[in-house]
Amino acid sequence: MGIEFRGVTKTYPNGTVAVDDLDLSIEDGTITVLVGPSGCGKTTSLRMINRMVEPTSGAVLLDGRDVREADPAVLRRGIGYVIQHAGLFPHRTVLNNVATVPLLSGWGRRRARERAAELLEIVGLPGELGDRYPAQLSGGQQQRVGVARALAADAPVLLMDEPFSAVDPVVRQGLQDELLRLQERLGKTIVFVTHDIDEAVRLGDRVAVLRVGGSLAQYGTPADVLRHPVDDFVAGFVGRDRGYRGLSFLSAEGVRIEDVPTVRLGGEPGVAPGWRLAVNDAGQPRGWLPPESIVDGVLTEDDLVAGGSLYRQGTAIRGALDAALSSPAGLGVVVDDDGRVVGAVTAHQVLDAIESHPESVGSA
Ligand SMILES: Nc1ncnc2c1ncn2[C@@H]1O[C@H](COP(=O)(O)OP(=O)(O)OP(=O)(O)O)[C@@H](O)[C@H]1O
Repeated sequence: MGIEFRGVTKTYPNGTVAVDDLDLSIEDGTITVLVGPSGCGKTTSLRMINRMVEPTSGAVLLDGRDVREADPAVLRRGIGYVIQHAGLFPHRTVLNNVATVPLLSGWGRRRARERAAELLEIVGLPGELGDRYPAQLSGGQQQRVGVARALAADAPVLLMDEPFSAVDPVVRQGLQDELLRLQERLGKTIVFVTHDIDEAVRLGDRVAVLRVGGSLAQYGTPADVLRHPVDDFVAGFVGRDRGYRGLSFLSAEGVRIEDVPTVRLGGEPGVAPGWRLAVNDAGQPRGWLPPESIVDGVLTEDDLVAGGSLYRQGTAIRGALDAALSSPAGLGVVVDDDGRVVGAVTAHQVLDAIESHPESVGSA
């Protein structure tokens, strides 16, 4: 279900222009991220979709129809909404929190609870958490419940307002992965608000950068916005390391993968002048054996130096560069989908490949 902002302006009664003449076309089945500094009108824009805020002028169309034609309560029941801190009802169990919308939509109690249990599983929460109260869950678990609740109505549209900003970076990345995985399966129209450009480029099929005063600075794919910022504001907002971020969208196809000398854990490695990669019986990397190491007996993990990050073949070139730069041997380990060693790349090889596509990386 597509969403369209047509010349939408919102002026609050105190005179603040939160959104200024916004034209934006959000495609059906995609994740569109509204990103920008604090106060640029992201939340206001989002809330005009489900009529929690009414535009001063212009119109918001949902599936081609002006949202003002719909009864607000009915409209909101058909649009999932997730906010920061999950916004759960503290005195209802997790299961009942998720079952709320189906119950409101007239489902029977039993069916609503069954659906809720299924949704907890979909967002990766163990079923036994269903009987707990929100305060008895971690921040990340609460956010997952918030997502499950928003999915409960099976609405085609999901609005998410900074849903992951209250959790630490590691949990946040897990939640982002989970959302992308869910979206592959669900194909909803998701509008996602964040002030974090990394989150925006990670999640968005399209990214809309807003500036304070509520006007649209740029709208495009993440790669577009990183590689070709339209002006100094966008360039400043996406940051000085945007060239590096842009590598997330460049394929590593052109990078030559070299053979890497390996030794097997549990084997007798002998002595060699260069770094060797230790692998287990499945051929997966376990660490590096430094040059000239003398191993007493068979090779164990205690003899090894921990390796850098791994580069999975076929993914973006940024991972290949990370792997090469973080490797103690200066060799980025390339693995296949099963985590088995395919070979190695050096940072030089990766940079050579990048230089043959300078336009893809953008000017620094
Ligand atoms: N109810 C209101 N009355 C008056 N001004 C408001 C109201 N709600 C928001 N504003 C103002 O409108 C502007 C846009 O606010 P909005 O919350 O949409 O921005 P935002 O980009 O989501 O910000 P943040 O990232 O800080 O949440 C801000 O200047 C804000 O102070």
